[in-house]
Amino acid sequence: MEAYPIMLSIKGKEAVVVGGGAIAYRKMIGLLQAGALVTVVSPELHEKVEQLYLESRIEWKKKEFEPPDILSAWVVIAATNSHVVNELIALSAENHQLINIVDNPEASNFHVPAKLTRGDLTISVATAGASPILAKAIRDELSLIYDESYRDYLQFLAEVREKIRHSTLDQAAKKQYLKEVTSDTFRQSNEKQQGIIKLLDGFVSEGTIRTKR
Ligand SMILES: C[C@@]1(CC(=O)O)c2cc3[nH]c(cc4nc(cc5[nH]c(cc(n2)[C@H]1CCC(=O)O)[C@@](C)(CC(=O)O)[C@@H]5CCC(=O)O)C(CC(=O)O)=C4CCC(=O)O)c(CCC(=O)O)c3CC(=O)O
Ligand SMILES: NC(=O)C1=CN([C@@H]2O[C@H](COP(=O)(O)OP(=O)(O)OC[C@H]3O[C@@H](n4cnc5c(N)ncnc54)[C@H](O)[C@@H]3O)[C@@H](O)[C@H]2O)C=CC1
Repeated sequence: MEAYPIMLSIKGKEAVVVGGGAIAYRKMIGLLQAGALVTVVSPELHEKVEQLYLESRIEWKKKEFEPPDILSAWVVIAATNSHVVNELIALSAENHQLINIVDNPEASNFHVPAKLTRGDLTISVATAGASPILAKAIRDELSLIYDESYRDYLQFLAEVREKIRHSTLDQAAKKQYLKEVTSDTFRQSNEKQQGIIKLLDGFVSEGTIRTKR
C-alpha cells in the first residue's frame, strides 16, 4: 500500500514527544520548525533536548510515560528506547490522533521523510522505512541542485504568480507566463526576474493582490 503524502499545518497544535533522546530531538526540531507546541515526556533529557527546554522552546514533563500524557495531543511521537513503552503509547492513542512510533512503522499512522526546505520549496524523500539512509542520501544530493538560491527564487515566483493571476492578460498568456518563469532563464537571472515584474506591472487589473509574503 502506498502512503498518502501531505503537508500538515501544525502551527499552534499540541505535539507530545515521549522520550528525550537523540531521535526525539530530531523529531522535535521538525515539529518546532513547523510551529507546533512541543511537550516532551521523559525522566531524563539528552543535552540538546535540555537546551531546548532551557530556552523555553519546549515544555518538559519530567516523568515516565502514562496514557493521560497524550490525551490532548494532536500529534504524538513515541521515541523512547523501550519497545514495550513505545507499544503502550501506540495502544494509548485514539484513532484520530497522528502517531509516529520510531521503532515500529506498522503501529504508526505516519512516518517522517527526510526533508529539505528552501523558503516555500519543500522537498521530502521517503522510502516507507525500507532505507532511511537512502532517503537522507537522496535529500543531500538534491540539496546541491536545489541550493540556497531557491529561497529567493521561490519568493519571486510567488510574487510573479500573483501579478500574472491578477493581470489583464488573457488566459493563454497567463498560462504561458506561469510556465516561462520556471524556466532556467528565469531561475538563473535576477535581471530577467525584475524585468518581468516590471512588465507585468503594466497589466495590472482591479483585483486585489494577496500580500501574504
Ligand atoms: C519508518 C520511520 C519512522 C519515523 O521515524 O518516522 C523510521 C524508522 C526507523 N529508522 C531507523 C533507523 C535509522 N533512521 C535514520 C534516519 C532517519 N529516519 C527517518 C525516518 C524514518 N525512520 C521513518 C521512515 C522514513 C523513510 O524511509 O521514508 C528520517 C528520514 C527522518 C527523521 O527521522 O527525521 C531520518 C533521516 C534524518 C535526516 O537526516 O533528515 C538512520 C540514519 C541516521 O540517523 O543518520 C537510521 C540508522 C540506520 C538504519 O537503521 O537504517 C530504525 C531502526 C531503529 C533501531 O535500530 O532500533 C527504524 C525502525 C524500523 O525500521 O523498524
Ligand atoms: N525512527 C528513527 O529515525 C530511528 C529510530 N531509532 C529508535 O529510536 C529509539 C530511541 O533512540 P535514542 O533517542 O537514540 O535513545 P536514547 O536512549 O538516547 O533515549 C531514550 C529516551 O527515552 C526516555 N525513556 C525511557 N523510558 C521512558 C518512559 N517509560 N517514559 C518516557 N521516557 C522514557 C529516556 O529517558 C531517554 O530520554 C531507539 O531505541 C531506536 O529503536 C533509532 C534510530 C533512528
